[in-house]
Amino acid sequence: MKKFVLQKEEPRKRPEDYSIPYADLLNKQQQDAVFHDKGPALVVAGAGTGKTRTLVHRVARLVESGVNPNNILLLTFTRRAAKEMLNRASNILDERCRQVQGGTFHFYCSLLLHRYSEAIGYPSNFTIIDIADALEVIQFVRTQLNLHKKKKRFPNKNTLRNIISTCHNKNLDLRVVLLEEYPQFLEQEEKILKVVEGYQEYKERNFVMDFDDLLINTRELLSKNDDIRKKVASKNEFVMVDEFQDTNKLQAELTELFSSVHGNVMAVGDDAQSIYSFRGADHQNIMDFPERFKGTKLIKLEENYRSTPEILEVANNLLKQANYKFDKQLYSNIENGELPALVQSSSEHDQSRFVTQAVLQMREQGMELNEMSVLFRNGRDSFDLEVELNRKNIPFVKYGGQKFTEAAHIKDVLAHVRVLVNPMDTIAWNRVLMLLDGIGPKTAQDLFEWIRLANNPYRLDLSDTTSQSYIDQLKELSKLLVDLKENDHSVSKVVELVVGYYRDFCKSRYDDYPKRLKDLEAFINVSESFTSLPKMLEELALDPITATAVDTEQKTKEEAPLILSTIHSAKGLEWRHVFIIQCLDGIIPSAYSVEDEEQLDEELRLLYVAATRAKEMLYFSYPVLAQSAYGDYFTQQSRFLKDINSELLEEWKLVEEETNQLSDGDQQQLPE
Ligand SMILES: Nc1ncnc2c1ncn2[C@@H]1O[C@H](COP(=O)(O)OP(=O)(O)OP(=O)(O)O)[C@@H](O)[C@H]1O
Repeated sequence: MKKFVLQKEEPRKRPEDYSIPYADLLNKQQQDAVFHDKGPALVVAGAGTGKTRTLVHRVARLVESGVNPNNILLLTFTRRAAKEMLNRASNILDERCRQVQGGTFHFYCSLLLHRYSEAIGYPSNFTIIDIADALEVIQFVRTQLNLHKKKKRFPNKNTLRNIISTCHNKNLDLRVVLLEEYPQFLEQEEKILKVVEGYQEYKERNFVMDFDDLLINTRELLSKNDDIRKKVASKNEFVMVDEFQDTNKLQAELTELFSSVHGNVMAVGDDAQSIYSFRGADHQNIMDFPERFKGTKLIKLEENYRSTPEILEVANNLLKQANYKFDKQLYSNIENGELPALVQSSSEHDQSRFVTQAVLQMREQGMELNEMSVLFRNGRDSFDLEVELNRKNIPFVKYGGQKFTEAAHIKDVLAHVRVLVNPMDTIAWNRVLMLLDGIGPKTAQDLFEWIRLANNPYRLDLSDTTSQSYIDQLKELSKLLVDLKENDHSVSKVVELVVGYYRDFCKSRYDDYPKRLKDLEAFINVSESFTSLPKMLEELALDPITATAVDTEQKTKEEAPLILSTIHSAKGLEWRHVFIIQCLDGIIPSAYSVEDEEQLDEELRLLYVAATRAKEMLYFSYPVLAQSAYGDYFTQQSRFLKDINSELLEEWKLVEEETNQLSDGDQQQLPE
């Protein structure tokens, strides 16, 4: 026999071994991260220093070096972020990058749970409930336990949900959470515990999980089933987690479980941009990373490639005010620009006129609308501006605020789909049944008891608890559900048939039904993109569509719209010009945070995140007069702006056009 000696293939290690010119595209530290090989690594980086760019190139580099894209897991804060990163990676390398597993922790956990649910006693068709549903269940449990009419102060359903969620996300006992955050309810600990247990039982009995359960049950699944953990973690040859500063303790534990076979985990984050502590996020997670993952390589990115030095100076100056100090001083080699503007207007409406006119001016000078954004602390802070933009026919989209799928009429339609997928979903059945005249909570409950035991839960017309007053309506409902269950309709056909059935309910329940019916038509269109009902429910629960994204769909085809966004939803994004409106004390920082140093710091970081979105020009604006039900009152500029070194900002004064003759050259004029 003849021997042929196969040469060992040298792994490609250096940038020049690859097809993508990494050395030209990335600085030294970014390359260190991209070419980091095995073992844990932590990339700590400031705003605009290229974290996203680094992750995108790392995905491409791993795929290029022969790693099976299916064996790479990229966890991001939103699904949109994962999709965008994988798109970019496939643009710089090739289509293989699209096969990388990418999404949020919740999304990935939901995927694993659907696959292995039986190991934790759930069927694979469990449904995911959103916050509104969770509140309904908590209220139900509270009522069942007769705790709803207590004379003594007892937490309301929102507080109860927050308490439960804090216990889970921060991994704390009920007593500790009560002691630290709700001492006024300590006396009621036993009763609160009963609600917690009742809520848990309810979810298990009805095969539903809330968002926290997705993470908790995955931890249970993987920590109690070693075979499954090994299987999952063996597949995850490389794990990357973006925005690590906004993960909670549970997510840090999950990261460890997901990467427990190969140990190749890279976390990327910026402690100065941690803005989600209200969801249990813990910026300490970054500091603890090297502790959790022994042998961590630390990589720091400090050069900012986004903003002019003037914008960065202001951002650095903001951070200096933090009680908890960050050792960050970002620098940039970008050409100098204008000083960020501090724009004072006489009223909120004048502020809206200013933003609208400044946007129009920039558009006339050739800037696309979607290269500009308006950011604000709360969804409602842009209401006045939205009216003004509509008046001037400026198309816009709004990120953050109420979600389309949270609107009552969309939830009604989705409830019908949910009972088709999971006939044990009581919350959805309640919604479906209580639409019918004459059916209240008690009858709905009785009917559900019948459904639970019935051979065919959709033949409600056969139930023995029916009364003449609603039997005809039950027959109608049965006819619809049996048809949907027995026929193999496409997803959009199912939605269309449910909407057809629901139309009359919508008309009789809501005065503004024309707008709602239009939404429902839009929803039928949206549903066309889904291949199965369970998939649609899962995707909509984990990645809700924003209301205005649907409203403005038509307009966006004509011209890419201006972006309006809450600061929380602006994370990771950038624009040439950024307007931050309503920079007022009581708004940012919010009135609720001023008593608490830690919360105040988080508000400051929020303003920092907003400011560091700007590439060329940044405007902070605030009105001096605000309106309330009791009349106009004088406002206070945000304390964070007052403390910025005044030389770093240029004050802008708005004057009306008529006063033209009196104005000096530096004043900005507002035409009517
Ligand atoms: N080495 C580089 N050379 C040129 N441009 C770069 C480089 N690194 C990053 N950039 C550019 O700088 C900008 C900011 O990068 P990126 O969005 O990746 O930063 P980030 O750290 O994720 O920001 P943030 O956390 O503030 O959202 C982008 O426009 C990016 O293309």
